[in-house]
Amino acid sequence: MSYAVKEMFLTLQGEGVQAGRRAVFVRFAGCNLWSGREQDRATAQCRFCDTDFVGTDGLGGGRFADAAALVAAVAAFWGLDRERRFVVLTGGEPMLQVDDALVAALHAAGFMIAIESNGTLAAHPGIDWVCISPKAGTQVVQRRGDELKLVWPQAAIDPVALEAWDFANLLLQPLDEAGAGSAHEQACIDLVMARPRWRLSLQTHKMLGLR
Ligand SMILES: C[S@@+](CC[C@H](N)C(=O)[O-])C[C@H]1O[C@@H](n2cnc3c(N)ncnc32)[C@H](O)[C@@H]1O
Ligand SMILES: Nc1nc2[nH]cc(C(=O)O)c2c(=O)[nH]1
Ligand code: SF4
Ligand SMILES: [Mg+2]
Repeated sequence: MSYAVKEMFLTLQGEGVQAGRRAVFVRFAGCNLWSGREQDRATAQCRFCDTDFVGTDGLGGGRFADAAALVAAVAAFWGLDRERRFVVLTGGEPMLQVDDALVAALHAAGFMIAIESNGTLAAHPGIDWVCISPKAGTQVVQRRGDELKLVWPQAAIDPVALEAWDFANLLLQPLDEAGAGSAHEQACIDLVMARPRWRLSLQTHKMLGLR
């Protein structure tokens, strides 16, 4: 299968439990919860997305003919060192494209594979670090993993109900929204103080000016 990739880059994982870790990001094109067009945002299933995932025209993006070609590009971003190789598959919705061939080829190249997914599609069982970020009003089928990262606040999501899902780590990430000031950070802090199984995830790459 070929893969449509919006962009690829070497950076630090900015969010969640793995924040601060050197990582190659592969941002797959396309999402099942929004077309990515601004004129569709108000009627989309996911309306707060902070990311451009349309097309394959970003830096490091393109159409990769097969898993070998994509993994060669990932490895080139990482460099020759084979220690602690870490790739984050994101998007868009990566589970629209991630398949057996890609997981096998990344593992063969020595990468630990993390995914950032909305959970409406089952995560590939070979992925080493599964981060799911549920969206209000969607049917989340992937209810187990390493990290549940809830963007907060979101109307019509009950965080207490999510505590019953099978995740090793529960995180609240402030909704990045123009004009919110510090209200969303404060809402996350309030919830962590009330429900100590949760902890705060900040988008540190945005603070640091990293991609
Ligand atoms: C752009 S999404 C791509 C992966 C996947 N489609 C998903 O939603 O998990 C990557 C992460 O950014 C989060 N995110 C998107 N928009 C955000 C925003 N405005 N504020 C905070 N987090 C946001 C998502 O919830 C997800 O955890
Ligand atoms: N540095 C950095 N960390 C991230 N963690 C999750 C991201 C994403 O967009 O999936 C992201 C991103 O876009 N950049
Ligand atoms: S599911 Fe993820 S990529 Fe898709 S629109 Fe929502 S935040 Fe953006
Ligand atoms: Mg992002």
